[in-house]
Amino acid sequence: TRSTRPQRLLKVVQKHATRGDPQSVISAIDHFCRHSEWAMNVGDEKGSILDSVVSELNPEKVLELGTYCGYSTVRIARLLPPGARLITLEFNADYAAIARQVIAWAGLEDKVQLVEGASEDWIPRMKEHFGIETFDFVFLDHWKDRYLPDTKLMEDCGLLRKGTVLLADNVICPGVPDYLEYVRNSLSYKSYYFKSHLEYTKAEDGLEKSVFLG
Ligand SMILES: O=C(NCCCCc1cc2cnccc2s1)c1cc(-c2ccc(F)cc2)cc(O)c1O
Ligand SMILES: [Mg+2]
Repeated sequence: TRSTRPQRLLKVVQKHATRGDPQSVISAIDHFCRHSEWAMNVGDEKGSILDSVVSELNPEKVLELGTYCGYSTVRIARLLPPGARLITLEFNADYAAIARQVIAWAGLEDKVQLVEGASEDWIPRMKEHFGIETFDFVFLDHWKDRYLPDTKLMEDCGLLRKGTVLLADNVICPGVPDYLEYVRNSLSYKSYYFKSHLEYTKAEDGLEKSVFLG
């Protein structure tokens, strides 16, 4: 039967990227998705904004909601200091299997823990299962109708501390209106919108950076 898009993306990485070279993995995926087959990676334009937020923060404990093929996982993990850890949640087992191989090809498996399952099931178990106190940085890129409930869940589980940065993808396209309204009006967040474009297209999209004030 026909291969899946993530399988074709992995083949492109294994053919065109150099083992242990995260930048070549990122470039191979971006080239393929821009010139051959669109895929829902954060992409190069929003990815550069993601890079600048991560580089400025230098986080030790990172949570990513929504791994897909591991593109943003590689973008984030390549910038983390030694000893820093990234936990990434993926709901779809087929996507997770591809992402593990992409992350390994980039040589970043020691910094990344990929967990399969739903965010609402795993967020309440972060402390006891992973020995996590609080996260320094959270990248939201999963089901758009889970951004708000999962943010409230992270607050309730004590996973956010004064200064924790949430960065949300797709706040315009597909859009997360309830989440935006919350972080922009809550006295517990200072929020900022980075205007950009939907990956590999001319459509507007953007990232919302929200600092938890405690
Ligand atoms: O749906 C998107 N991402 C979510 C899929 C991940 C599902 C998961 C649920 C879940 C639950 N718990 C734990 C882990 C996870 S992972 C998405 C979609 C578009 C898009 C698609 C068509 C279009 F025309 C315009 C934009 C662009 C994007 O950048 C996206 O990120
Ligand atoms: Mg996205």
